[in-house]
Order: sequence, then structure tokens, then C-alpha cells
Amino acid sequence: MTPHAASAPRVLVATAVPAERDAVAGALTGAATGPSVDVLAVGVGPAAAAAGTATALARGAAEGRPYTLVVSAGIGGGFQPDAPVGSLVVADEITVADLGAETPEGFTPVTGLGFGAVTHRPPPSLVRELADACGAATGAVLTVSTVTGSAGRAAALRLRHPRALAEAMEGFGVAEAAVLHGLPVLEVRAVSNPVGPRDRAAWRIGDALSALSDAFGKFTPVLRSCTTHDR
Ligand SMILES: O=C(O)c1cccc(C(=O)CC[C@H]2O[C@@H](n3cnc4c(=O)[nH]cnc43)[C@H](O)[C@@H]2O)c1
Repeated sequence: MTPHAASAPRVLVATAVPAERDAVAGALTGAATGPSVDVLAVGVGPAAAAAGTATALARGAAEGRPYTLVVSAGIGGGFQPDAPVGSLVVADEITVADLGAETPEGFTPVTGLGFGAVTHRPPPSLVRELADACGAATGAVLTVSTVTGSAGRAAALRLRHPRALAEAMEGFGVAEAAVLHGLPVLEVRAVSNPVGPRDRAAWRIGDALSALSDAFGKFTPVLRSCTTHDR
């Protein structure tokens, strides 16, 4: 599909769960002016994220009010020490980390098998502006179908993706849907836990949701001036 360059700015923010949706939406209410922003909880994992996002984008287009920008947002795991708990990451690269094949030589991404894509790149100027607005770090955010639960897996991921700052479960799915519709995509993660040995009780979900909400409160001016043709 072709980009909707002449459309009025309309932003779709896709979160995994309702708590993330509410954190984002709560920061946007009360803004007197700004872009049209819809926040949708599309489910956990890349498949649910792709399906839910693609459906919303198709509905917007069918209604004659197409979206112009898609954002994957939520909490995530942070690679230590670069992305501490409570910090924010804006992805300059959205990479699926476990889509491929195990071979005798190790993991081969689907692109190495001759299929598809494993990385989508958000518009660099928009990444910079959003990161500056909220004080986020920028780097790769990995999409995984299985939450990392060991130091060994964390180290292996970092070895394969040295620029990775965070991992989550939806970004690549959201990005695939956006690309299908010819739209730019962003990913914003608030770090709730370190990537590493599983300790679910120690996840700082409340702190991460607050950080996510604060970030979106600061995004409004950037998103307001955002058009697709100048990125
Ligand atoms: O239990 C709650 O109150 C609650 C509130 C908000 C979000 C959650 C989730 O469990 C969200 C799951 C969502 O979080 C991402 N995530 C967070 N940490 C990691 C990680 O270390 N590795 C991968 N994904 C992570 C992920 O995108 C999930 O969809 C619970």
C-alpha cells in the first residue's frame, strides 16, 4: 500500500495490555490541541500485535481517516547496565530476535533463509525528537516471543545484537503491520525489569507505567508537528 502523505496526522499507539494503554491514554487526555491519537491494547506477543494493528489500520483507511504514524509502546526488559529499570528507550531499530532457524552453525535469521525482514527502522529525526523530549536512550529494541529468563540467553542476545537496549514482545509485529500499510513506525519502552534471570516479583511495573505515561505527556508537541512526508 502507498503512504498517505496528504492525510491529516492521525497516530495509532499499540500497547500489549490495558494497563499500558491506560498509562499512555491518561497522558494524552487534557491536551487542548494535538494530533488525533488512538491508543489500543492489541494483546501480548508479535502475532497478536500484528493482527490487532493491521486490523485497526485497515479500519482507519476504510473509514476515510487513515493513520499516518504507528507507535508500539509499553513496558519492557532492559539490557544492563545501559537501560536501567525505570528508564526509557526509543527504538532506532526494531528487530525480531528469534525469527529464524537453528542450524549447526548457530541461529540463522529468516533473512538468511531468503525470507522477509528482521529489522524495521523508525524515522531517525522523529526518534531523536522523541528521545530528546523525554530523556530516553536510543538503540535497538528486540522483539522476542519468549521473555528472556537466564543470564546466558541475555548474553547470547547481546552478542548477536550489540546495540540492543531493551526487549519486548510486540514491536516487530506492530512494525510489520505499519510497513504493510506504508506507514512509519516507532517503538517506545519503559524498562520494568532487567533482561536476565527471571524474577517476576521484582518487576517494577508501576514505576515503568509512570515513566511511560510521563514520556507520552511530553510527546504531544513532537507528534503534533509530525507529518509523514518530511521524515
Ligand atoms: O501485571 C500487571 O499489572 C501488568 C501491567 C502492565 C503490563 C504487564 C505485563 O506483563 C506486560 C507484558 C508485556 O511487557 C513486555 N515485557 C516486559 N518485560 C519484558 C521482558 O523482560 N522481556 C520481554 N517482554 C517484556 C512485553 O512486551 C509484554 O507484552 C503486567
